[in-house]
Amino acid sequence: MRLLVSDLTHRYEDLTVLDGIDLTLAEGEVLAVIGPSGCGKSTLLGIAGGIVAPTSGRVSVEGPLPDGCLNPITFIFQDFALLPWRSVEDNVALVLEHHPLPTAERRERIETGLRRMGLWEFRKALPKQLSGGMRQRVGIARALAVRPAMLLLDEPLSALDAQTRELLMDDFLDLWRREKTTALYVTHNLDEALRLADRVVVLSRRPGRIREIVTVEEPRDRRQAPSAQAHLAEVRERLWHLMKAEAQMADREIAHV
Ligand SMILES: Nc1ncnc2c1ncn2[C@@H]1O[C@H](COP(=O)(O)OP(=O)(O)OP(=O)(O)O)[C@@H](O)[C@H]1O
Repeated sequence: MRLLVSDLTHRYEDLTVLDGIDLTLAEGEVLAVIGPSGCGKSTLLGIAGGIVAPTSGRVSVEGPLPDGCLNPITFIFQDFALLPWRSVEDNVALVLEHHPLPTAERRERIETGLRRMGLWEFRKALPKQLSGGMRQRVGIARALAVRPAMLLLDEPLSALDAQTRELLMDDFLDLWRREKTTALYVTHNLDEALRLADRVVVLSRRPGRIREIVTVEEPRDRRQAPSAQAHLAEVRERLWHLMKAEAQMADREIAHV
């Protein structure tokens, strides 16, 4: 599925948070969005997912849906958004509850998602019994159960420690190797953007405008190879330069109250 954003502006009362955003997300592309705190990244994601109505501009999606797609656009959140009183499998089942599916298919979707994320043997556990990494894997299994055409990820790894983040990045790589799901990935972390994204959008400080869109030329699967490091270091330097300038300016601004 493709996402087309044109001349998008968003205001919360008198606070303009996004201004003149034009963006195209190609089918199967992973686009990371970075920028200083408060520049409107989550708002952009909310607008793309249809949960925030933009003040002006156009957002549309195009293209075929995967077989068995129940919900074309699906979110994965930083805080996992699991129901604490439901078991792992019941948390995944939640997103299927309002769809009239045969029982066998419902079970198959839950099992496939849980096995994919290595959670099958933990299906009866409650979220509180799991590590942060495992909880986020439940969040991913739940997102996959609806066979989405597009994933909207809001800092999905930022609540996790560095080692767990590495493991989850491998899970995402595996996901995009197999499914090629289009994704918009908001992060503060340059390493995540460099590891996972095809292109990286750098937003300015608020109101968020597109400063630059940087392409990571190296294919995702080759980014750990020694031969990729020079290119990745160059892209990282470029992104850091852009981010630093915006973050410094944002830091010097008087807080909006
Ligand atoms: N529902 C809302 N009503 C009013 N103001 C809001 C609302 N949601 C967000 N804001 C404000 O809009 C601005 C942009 O918020 P948003 O969460 O989109 O930014 P962000 O770039 O994702 O921030 P962060 O990097 O800190 O997560 C912030 O100043 C925030 O306080």
